[in-house]
Amino acid sequence: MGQNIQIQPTGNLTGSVNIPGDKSISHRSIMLAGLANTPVKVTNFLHAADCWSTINCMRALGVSVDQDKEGALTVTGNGFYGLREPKNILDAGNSGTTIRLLTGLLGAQPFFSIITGDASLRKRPMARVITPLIQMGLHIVGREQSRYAPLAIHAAEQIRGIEYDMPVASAQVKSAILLAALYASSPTVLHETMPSRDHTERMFETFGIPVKRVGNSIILEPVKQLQAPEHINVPGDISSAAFWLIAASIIPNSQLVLHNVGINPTRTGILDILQQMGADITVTNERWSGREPVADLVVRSAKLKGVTVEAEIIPRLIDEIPILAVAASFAQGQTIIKGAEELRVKETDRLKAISLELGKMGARITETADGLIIDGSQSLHAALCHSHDDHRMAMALAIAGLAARGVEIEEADCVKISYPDFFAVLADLSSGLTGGKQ
Ligand SMILES: O=C(O)C1=C[C@@H](OP(=O)(O)O)[C@@H](O)[C@H](O)C1
Ligand SMILES: C=C(OP(=O)(O)O)C(=O)O
Repeated sequence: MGQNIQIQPTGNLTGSVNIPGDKSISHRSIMLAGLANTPVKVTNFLHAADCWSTINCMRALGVSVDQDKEGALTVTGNGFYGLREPKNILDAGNSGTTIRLLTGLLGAQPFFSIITGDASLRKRPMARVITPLIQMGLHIVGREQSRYAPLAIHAAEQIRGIEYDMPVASAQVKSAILLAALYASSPTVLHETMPSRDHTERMFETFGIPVKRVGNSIILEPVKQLQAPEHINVPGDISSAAFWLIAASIIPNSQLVLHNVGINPTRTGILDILQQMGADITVTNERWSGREPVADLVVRSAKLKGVTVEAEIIPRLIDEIPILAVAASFAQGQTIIKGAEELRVKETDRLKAISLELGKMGARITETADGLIIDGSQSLHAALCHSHDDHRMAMALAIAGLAARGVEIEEADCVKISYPDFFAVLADLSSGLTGGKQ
């Protein structure tokens, strides 16, 4: 049984927050560094349960990962062909990114492996990765006609590059194919309908792997080795920053400085939508962390107004919709979110969970097949809500309660999946202290 958390309403939020490392980039840093033959130091790594699932899987494949007192990691692999057959079933825990990306990587190895995850992960669709990987010659089978994990993977005789039209905008599917494609005998060409986050492509370039991008297409030639960097510094996660962007926007007289936020354009849909809603956000001190752009964000409270969020922008803010629904509940007028059916296959059915749980606080939210219609400007009341064991739901509900009349959240410890310090930072900020120790 998880833990309940009580959130009290708060006055204004002021101070600054060091945003913890990006989850997507943290996963990829361990996977790529684990294929190198020189050690790679990874700083500002996200020490959260999902990223530790990736570390544990990579360790089981023979990669050594050491942590120093400051939390910096040193990853020492055995080279591009150096992964070893795991002696037991690999456990991806709650992490879709871990299981999907590793399925591509494992399928390209000359050994047998099985990968699975927790009850939520075992309900999430896996055919989307298995279908293109099988076309490449990989041998992967799963439960219920290869729709779900556990997945069993054995050595391929030959790995062919493919030309593939991506049916869903998914960085996880794209990345699984690209990881397998590194080991193929011919180039791979992927066509995306809408660009998904490109951290894999940028991380490949950091490891000396050329990636050609033409419009929404990606062309990758197979390689034989990597040229590993000595050091990767992971930028802060804009998906974690989003909770503070919205908290400070909707709680009057607030001002927060969010330090070290990744502003990769494939991730900044939330900034674009908040700006359309009338938010007061300034992007300052723009710089680079390796191949990823970062900045500090200054957010002040503002009167938000409802907007229509079209399908085209969804991949750029896919994980921010639960907290965006909170912003919309406090905004003037109606917000319509379209083309977000992917939310139904995340840690929980997020469209259903948002309308049900924010509804318990008095929000007027209608679930549609592919989105939400949110009538803003209601005064939300206190309620007992459930996280549905979904980290982003727990954090969104906490911000709703903070801005309204309080909330009690059941099974709130799932924030450990992506932001273990979330409640500590929230407590610091609401008592006037600066948050963000990681
Ligand atoms: O590649 C990644 O790191 C991720 C891609 C997205 O999932 P999909 O690829 O399923 O859209 C996102 O929701 C997830 O949190 C992380
Ligand atoms: C969907 C998420 O992650 P994953 O797919 O890696 O479980 C998320 O972090 O919101």
